[in-house]
Amino acid sequence: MDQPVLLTGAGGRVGQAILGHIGEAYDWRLLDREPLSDEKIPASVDSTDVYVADVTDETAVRNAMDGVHAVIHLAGDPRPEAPWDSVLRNNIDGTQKLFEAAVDAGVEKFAFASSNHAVGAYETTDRTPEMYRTHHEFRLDGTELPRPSNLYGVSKATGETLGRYYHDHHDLSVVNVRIGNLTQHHPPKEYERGQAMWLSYRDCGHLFECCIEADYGYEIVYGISDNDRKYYSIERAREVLGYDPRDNSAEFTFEGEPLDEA
Ligand SMILES: NC(=O)C1=CN([C@@H]2O[C@H](COP(=O)(O)OP(=O)(O)OC[C@H]3O[C@@H](n4cnc5c(N)ncnc54)[C@H](O)[C@@H]3O)[C@@H](O)[C@H]2O)C=CC1
Ligand SMILES: O=C1O[C@H](COP(=O)(O)O)[C@@H](O)[C@H](O)[C@H]1O
Repeated sequence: MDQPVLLTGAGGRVGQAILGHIGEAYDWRLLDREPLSDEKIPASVDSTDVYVADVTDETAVRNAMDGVHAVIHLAGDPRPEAPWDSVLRNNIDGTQKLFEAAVDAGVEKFAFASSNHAVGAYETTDRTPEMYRTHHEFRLDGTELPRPSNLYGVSKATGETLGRYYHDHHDLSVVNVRIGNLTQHHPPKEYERGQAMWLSYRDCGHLFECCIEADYGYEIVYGISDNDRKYYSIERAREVLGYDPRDNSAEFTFEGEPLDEA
């Protein structure tokens, strides 16, 4: 146990994947606007470290941030079809409030849940569906400019840019994880794109643990498992964070059955 790690959006899918794997390894502060049921809270977390609060509530965010060493910021509207008023409030304004409170509290590291949808428009009709297949060589590696799929993707690209600002002007270490498609137990079923960017629960927990432990300045990495099908490079995550994923969507049938049991 070390100084606390603040996890926003703790009750959601990504938050629960993280807590399911490293829930007992850190001194957590958990924040979500929805109350967390007991089974969502690791046994080692005291109820005083659970904050039911909205990330746009500056006072609540500052309270939760006090004494924190690292932040994993997941809270927001995750819907690719989310309307502008929601992503503006929850994803952009909420993220700016988190960054501002983090630098004021002297936080050292900040991991931001970005998305494949920040770059979804690279999936042009002339590249798809071939780019989702095993032997296709097209790769995005995090050095490319954002090309959002939708307004939700615009909000994620904006979060990455907020991180750039807070890193350059306040020396906060920032890693943006462009998460692919997180599903539990098996890759997305009968969905080539989803299988190319699958992130398993255990790889998700391991990746965000790397974000807490590694040393970095400002980074953009892709958050996917080591899938044979892939159009995102995970080399930067390996190199800078020490990410060493264990899962691969090729170990399942297209229908989502494990190959060793099929
Ligand atoms: N699940 C996935 O495959 C992917 C997720 N992401 C990103 O990861 C993050 C988490 O996504 P999921 O866990 O899938 O979503 P989710 O909807 O399961 O969880 C989000 C959590 O954040 C909370 N929340 C939402 N708005 C809030 C606000 N204004 N203040 C406080 N809490 C708030 C919700 O109550 C919920 O518990 C999101 O930022 C999403 O954009 C990015 C790419 C892929
Ligand atoms: O950013 C996100 O991406 C995943 C995958 O996108 P999809 O368009 O293939 O479904 C999505 O499931 C998740 O809700 C979203 O937050």
